[in-house]
Amino acid sequence: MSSAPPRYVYLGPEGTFTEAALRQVPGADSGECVPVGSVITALAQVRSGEADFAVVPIENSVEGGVTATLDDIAADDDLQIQREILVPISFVLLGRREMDLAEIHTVSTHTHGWAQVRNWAAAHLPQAEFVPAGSTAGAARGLLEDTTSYDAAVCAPLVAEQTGLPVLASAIEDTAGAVTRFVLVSRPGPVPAPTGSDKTTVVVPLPEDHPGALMDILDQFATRGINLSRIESRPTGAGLGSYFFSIDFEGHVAEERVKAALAALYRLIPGIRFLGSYPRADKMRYTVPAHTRDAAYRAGQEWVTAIIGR
Ligand SMILES: O=C(O)C(=O)Cc1ccccc1
Repeated sequence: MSSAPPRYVYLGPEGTFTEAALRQVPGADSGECVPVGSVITALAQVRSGEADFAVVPIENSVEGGVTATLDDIAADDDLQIQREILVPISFVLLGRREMDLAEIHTVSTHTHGWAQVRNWAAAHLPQAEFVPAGSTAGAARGLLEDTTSYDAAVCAPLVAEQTGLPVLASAIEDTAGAVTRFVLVSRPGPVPAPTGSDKTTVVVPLPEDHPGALMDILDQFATRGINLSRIESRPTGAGLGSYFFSIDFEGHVAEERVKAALAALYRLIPGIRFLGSYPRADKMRYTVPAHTRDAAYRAGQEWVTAIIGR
């Protein structure tokens, strides 16, 4: 019996940074890879079962969290992060034709792209207005259409080769070495096995009637030797003062200190959501204090069990 290949959706069109992330996912080349117009569409197709996986940007080393992704994946329990992918980001300026920078009055790109070149643009294109686009590659491909009104686009160097559009400036990013972090998202299922270099993502609603709630949340991680790698507060949309925290930390849900921290957080804030444990893309090993390693937890449990069994 043959089953259909898995379907991957990603922010297209061809040449986006999200596509570069998808190309790094093992097995994606034998799946069906379908470009869609937005992060929201990609995640909706996974929720509805139209797609098996979505690749979406979640965090940039310069610009911070991708709020469309953070808010959408936090909205319900229907999605799970399976893996993270890191993509180095460098930008070029493509023109509709060869032209001087002084001739450019309008530039289009994704808002995250613009946020990473705005100082360069202020210095080299002070006269130019920003026209937001759904993606970097989409903005560039728009230059091939007669009906497009803007003059230039900011995108990945690869798009110049794909489209033949002229490169007017290269390496225009304000911060060299920027990296965007993407996640591969599926419907909830088995958690990938621990590798010893893992991350976990949770969403914790901020209780409104709990003074010191953030301190109590952080305490659950600190006392168990768990290092956070990202924490962001986002409005729930329910009204001013209603927030949730989106948190990434080092460790896997199968590890004792992580189980203990999550169980304690659940007791404090039952609305907590688990969004996944998955291998770190950089495979970096982290140091766990000796007293919070699995062996220490087991020794502690055995000691208490022995007392009860006397
Ligand atoms: O528009 C793209 O190419 C994307 O994949 C989104 C994005 C934009 C800018 C930096 C990283 C990701």
